[in-house]
Amino acid sequence: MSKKPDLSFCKRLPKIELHAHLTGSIPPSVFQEIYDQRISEDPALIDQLPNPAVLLADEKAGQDINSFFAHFTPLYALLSTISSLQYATRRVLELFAEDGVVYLELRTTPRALPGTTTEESVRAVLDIIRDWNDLRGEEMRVNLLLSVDRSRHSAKDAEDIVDLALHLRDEGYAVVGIDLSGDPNSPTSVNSFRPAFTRAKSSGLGLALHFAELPISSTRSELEELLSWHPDRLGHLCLVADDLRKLILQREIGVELCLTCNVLSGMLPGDEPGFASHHFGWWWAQQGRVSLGTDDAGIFASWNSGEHLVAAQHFDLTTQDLVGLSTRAAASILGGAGDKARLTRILAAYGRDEVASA
Ligand SMILES: CNc1ncnc2c1ncn2[C@@H]1O[C@H](COP(=O)(O)O)[C@@H](O)[C@H]1O
Repeated sequence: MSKKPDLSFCKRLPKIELHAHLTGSIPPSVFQEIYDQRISEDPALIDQLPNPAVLLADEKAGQDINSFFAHFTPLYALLSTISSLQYATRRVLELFAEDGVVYLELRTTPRALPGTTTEESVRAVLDIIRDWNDLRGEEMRVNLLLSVDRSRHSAKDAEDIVDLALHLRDEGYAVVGIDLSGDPNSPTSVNSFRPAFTRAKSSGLGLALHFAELPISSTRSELEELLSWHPDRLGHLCLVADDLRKLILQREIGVELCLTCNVLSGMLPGDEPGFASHHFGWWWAQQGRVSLGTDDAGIFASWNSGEHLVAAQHFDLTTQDLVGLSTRAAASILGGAGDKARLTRILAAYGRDEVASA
């Protein structure tokens, strides 16, 4: 059982992905399919849509944190119809399932497409998720978080997003939480979002917040403000002082770590930042509620199994450790009791089978 994990083990391992942004999870090949389809339906679009063969020709396109946020603008142009958005969503779900993810919390920023309302486009994504859960929910169960973009949304927009999330959840859609993301270089203080996020929390939605991504968004006052919202989970945590780390551990807040994203985008501090010095090592050693997320698998070309392999290689984890990592991740899902019971069942069965075959 306690062997060195290889990629095949990491793919087989029942994995829990809690930090995946929809648009950034779409690989270049899927953008190309969407582009080709749209051009074949309407050749005039050739003058309007960016061609992924050019836009994404450099495999590092968008990876640097300085160009990262602007990279989404042309991608949104390719996803400007309900059918392209739905096709991309379905393909992303298929790719996570092929990678051995058994529980996925996807997140996306509500936005109106030309000729549709914001609500219609969010429903379009949720319809794909509902169909998926109906047909393939035993293989991989999917829930959605709606994202508030700190650089583009106002306090009123955030309230509207919370209203939308509550309204869709109450209709039976798989909406489980609200995410705070977007470009942290924005001059907006996060404090203005407090009423929306605390209302979401008191209405039963989970909160997952991007936390201490860059020096500008790692001030003591911002981090204390975010912690005062009682988040369920925090993402990235690249620059967190020791006392706040301890508080996060004490409060058993889930920690979503995205190794490849942090390394390739240049988000980590230090002279020679790399996988081996990633703060995953600290959270793992402290028995924190850690999960490994991809952030944007389409941009960083690393899926959830790859993140597990990288963690195993750089932090000397065994196969048994990785089963333990899935168990720790399961503790901080925002899904309901049924989702938790299913994961407990899957991980127990997997642990037994691995012992039997060792
Ligand atoms: C370092 N990683 C990150 N930090 C902060 N925000 C991120 C992010 N990666 C993605 N996003 C957020 O997700 C949006 C695209 O997906 P959706 O249109 O929502 O599906 C980006 O515009 C950004 O706001």
